[in-house]
Amino acid sequence: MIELRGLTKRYGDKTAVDNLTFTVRPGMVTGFLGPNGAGKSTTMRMMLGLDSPTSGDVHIDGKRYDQLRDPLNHIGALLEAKAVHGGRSAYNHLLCMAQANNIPKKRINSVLDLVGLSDVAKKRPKGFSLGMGQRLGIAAALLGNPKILMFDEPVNGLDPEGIHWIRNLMKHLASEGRTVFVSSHLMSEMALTAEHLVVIGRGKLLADTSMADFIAKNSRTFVRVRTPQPERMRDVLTHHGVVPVFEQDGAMQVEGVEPARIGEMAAYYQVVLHELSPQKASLEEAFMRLTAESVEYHAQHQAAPGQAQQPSRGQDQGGKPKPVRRKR
Ligand SMILES: Nc1ncnc2c1ncn2[C@@H]1O[C@H](COP(=O)(O)OP(=O)(O)OP(=O)(O)O)[C@@H](O)[C@H]1O
Repeated sequence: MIELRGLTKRYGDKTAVDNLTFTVRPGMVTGFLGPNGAGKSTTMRMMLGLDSPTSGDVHIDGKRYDQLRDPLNHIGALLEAKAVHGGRSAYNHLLCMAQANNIPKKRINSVLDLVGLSDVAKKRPKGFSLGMGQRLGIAAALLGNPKILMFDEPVNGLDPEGIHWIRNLMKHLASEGRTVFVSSHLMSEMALTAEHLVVIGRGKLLADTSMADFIAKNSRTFVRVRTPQPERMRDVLTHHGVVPVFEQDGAMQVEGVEPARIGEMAAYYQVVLHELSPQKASLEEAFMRLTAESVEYHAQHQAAPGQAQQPSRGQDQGGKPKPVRRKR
């Protein structure tokens, strides 16, 4: 278990991590999500005693990192795959770590096997691909057979096979009862892996929730309606107490009404429809809405994702729609 209490880190005027309090529990993958610069890496570095907090503290199974005896037996971390000595073979790299941490030598072959690097154990990591480097980093994290594992953006830059492998590994480690804490800036990635979610923005806690709850609260459904008579269709809908929201391409988003009902209304008032499709807002959009205020650098002139536009004033006069009389 990892417990953070009021964890804060300031660099001069900049507050990178702002009074974070949350607990990472065993037996599940906890996703640590935030836009670039949110403070994820700084938080993880403080968890590992690589940076000291300005205030607050973090405990690993009840102790500060510097109070742990043989810390690799308690917590293993993949921070940056590049932090490998290029001149030593993969095996020797792990051997050095094992010797420094009182880890039995036989564990080296087990972890090399587990990450699929046995065949290249005698090779130098200098020539490894990004995926192989990540695997070696994970082997190092697993070396002490720790109960707690931490991965900082582990799928960055990997091919689909490597991504799939890491996802399954994290779930497997959690199913063994370990605490698995993994950072990402991609909600879609977390939705596939994590059971619990901690979201931060500008160093502050924005959400600490189960993934199921987050999905239930944020999976907005709506119907996309496209018609060459948008003003008329809007009148029809507002007459029935439904206010559509216009998207940038002129299509409408309609919430709370079944597509079949919208189709019937359109038919009754003889409005031509070009599209009538049920939609689900993506979790990525929900995450971006949640963190929109705390993104450090925005692209200019970009509408926020999922943000639809209201029709401009004067575009439509409103009022009650008149059904079109059918000719007999
Ligand atoms: N050593 C440092 N000195 C000054 N500012 C720092 C330092 N380390 C981090 N920061 C700042 O603290 C903030 C948080 O950075 P951090 O790297 O923890 O974010 P992050 O969520 O991991 O982002 P990314 O996904 O881009 O790695 C950023 O604004 C960063 O510029």
